Amino acid sequence: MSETPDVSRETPPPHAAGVFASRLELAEQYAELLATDGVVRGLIGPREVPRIWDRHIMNSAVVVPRLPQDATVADVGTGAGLPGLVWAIARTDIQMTLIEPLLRRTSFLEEAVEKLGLDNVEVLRARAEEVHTTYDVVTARAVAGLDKLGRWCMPLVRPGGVLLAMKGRSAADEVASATATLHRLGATSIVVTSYDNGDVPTTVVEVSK
Ligand SMILES: C[S@@+](CC[C@H](N)C(=O)[O-])C[C@H]1O[C@@H](n2cnc3c(N)ncnc32)[C@H](O)[C@@H]1O
Repeated sequence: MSETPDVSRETPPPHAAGVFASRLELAEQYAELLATDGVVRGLIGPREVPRIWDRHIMNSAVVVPRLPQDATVADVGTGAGLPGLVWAIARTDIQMTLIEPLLRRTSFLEEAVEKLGLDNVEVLRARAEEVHTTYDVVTARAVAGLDKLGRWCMPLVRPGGVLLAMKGRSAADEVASATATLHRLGATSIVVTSYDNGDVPTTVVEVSK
């Protein structure tokens, strides 16, 4: 018997075609990798399998239209590739660096990049604090509170660039307690945007530098 429960897989929601266009099939392959290898290797809980599209892929994808053309992007604490792999599948013009310290996760990511044939993705096994490159856009989803995240991520944002922190309902409280730290780290503006994308509302904290 397979270790992966063969529970009902979601099919992509209708608006996924608008996000992924001709690369929808690649996004489906990634969803399948998450539901199989990702579960077997403990990167994603089995209970997440029926909601990979809504809760993870489309939740990550809300930011795709906001990414500047040809941007260099770093996803700090990417885990199984969220949101970084979703963005790199949807946008071939961006150059994505997936930053993740755990070997088990970087091995999954390297294999996923190869299986999906993505040539715009680099996997970097490191903690954010050890990275000394700067990027146009830095993102992180479900990694740390905004205060700590700011200390890890703002040094990686180039002047004129932006940190896009993907948050849940706690965003406003986190902004209130991290504002002073973010300004000390070079923030010039902090904008909070909420997206009501069905099941899982997403709030993005956009910190410009
Ligand atoms: C809860 S997971 C979130 C994974 C993914 N972003 C998501 O939304 O599913 C947090 C990830 O942050 C990584 N992480 C923790 N501390 C980190 C650090 N200092 N620098 C980079 N990544 C870190 C962990 O290894 C883990 O993969």
